[in-house]
Amino acid sequence: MKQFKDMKRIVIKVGSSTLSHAHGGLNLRKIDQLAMVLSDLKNSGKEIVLVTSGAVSAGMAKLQMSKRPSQMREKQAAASVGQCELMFIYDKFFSQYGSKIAQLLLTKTITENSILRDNAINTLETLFELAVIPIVNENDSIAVDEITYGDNDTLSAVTATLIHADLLILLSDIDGLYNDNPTSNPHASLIPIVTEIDEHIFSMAQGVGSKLGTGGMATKLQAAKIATDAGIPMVIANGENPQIIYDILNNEYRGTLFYKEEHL
Ligand SMILES: Nc1ncnc2c1ncn2[C@@H]1O[C@H](COP(=O)(O)OP(=O)(O)O)[C@@H](O)[C@H]1O
Ligand SMILES: N[C@@H](CCC(=O)OP(=O)(O)O)C(=O)O
Repeated sequence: MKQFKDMKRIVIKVGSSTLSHAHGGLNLRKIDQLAMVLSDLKNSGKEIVLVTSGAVSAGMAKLQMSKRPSQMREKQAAASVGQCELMFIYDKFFSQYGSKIAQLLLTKTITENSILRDNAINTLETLFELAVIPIVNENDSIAVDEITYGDNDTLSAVTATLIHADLLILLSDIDGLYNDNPTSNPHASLIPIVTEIDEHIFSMAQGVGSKLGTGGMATKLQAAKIATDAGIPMVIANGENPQIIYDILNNEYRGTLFYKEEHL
């Protein structure tokens, strides 16, 4: 495996709980810091893709919905309002740091339909050539069960495999994978490295810890499986301070690294 600092193509996924305040509303300071770090890495010659969550929670905040909508059509309406808000804020902050961004809203059809997949790949590759930072989310407003991944952890791993990324980083509201859910078990301990994602590892993962997240640790392990099966190492770390991305690239971070020994 290459040193992280020498890796060029990096996919970074940020969860809703990291991008929003606990009671909803975008965490502008964190989005500003994220835009600064990603712009700086792009300026240093790296190819960055941001996979963002937060459309539903941003939409809920803007529409003053106090709890997550139970009906699919309300959730989809919230996502379409929130996606617009999210991109507006990203564009403001990324522009401030001299970066150009692009929006890609994907659905699961890219895994099944080779024409759509090739087009998604061509768009991403062309955006890299143009030094643009692609920002990816699921197309929540039209996605129904059959065509949805349902969580951005999986979407980020699929995106990483499409473009043969060197590294996938998931920034969450937790430091990494623990041997039990730390939200309910204060004695749970962090697992720094996982080289085999087996039943034992899957049994440690439970659901979401906040009212904003989707999938919890289970979907992050699915993402780790997809990425590492494709030879891409994946890191889960805490997105509280987006500057942690620098620490990850310097191999000086607290988190969980997933990789396959055969890809060393
Ligand atoms: N074994 C585990 N180790 C760490 N976190 C876990 C585990 N099992 C469940 N979780 C929960 O997963 C949450 C992170 O997932 P999620 O809420 O979907 O966040 P995000 O919005 O970042 O995707 C943690 O806050 C924690 O409550
Ligand atoms: N596509 C959805 C996010 C789905 C999702 O996986 O959320 P999260 O667990 O916060 O990464 C949205 O933008 O609200």
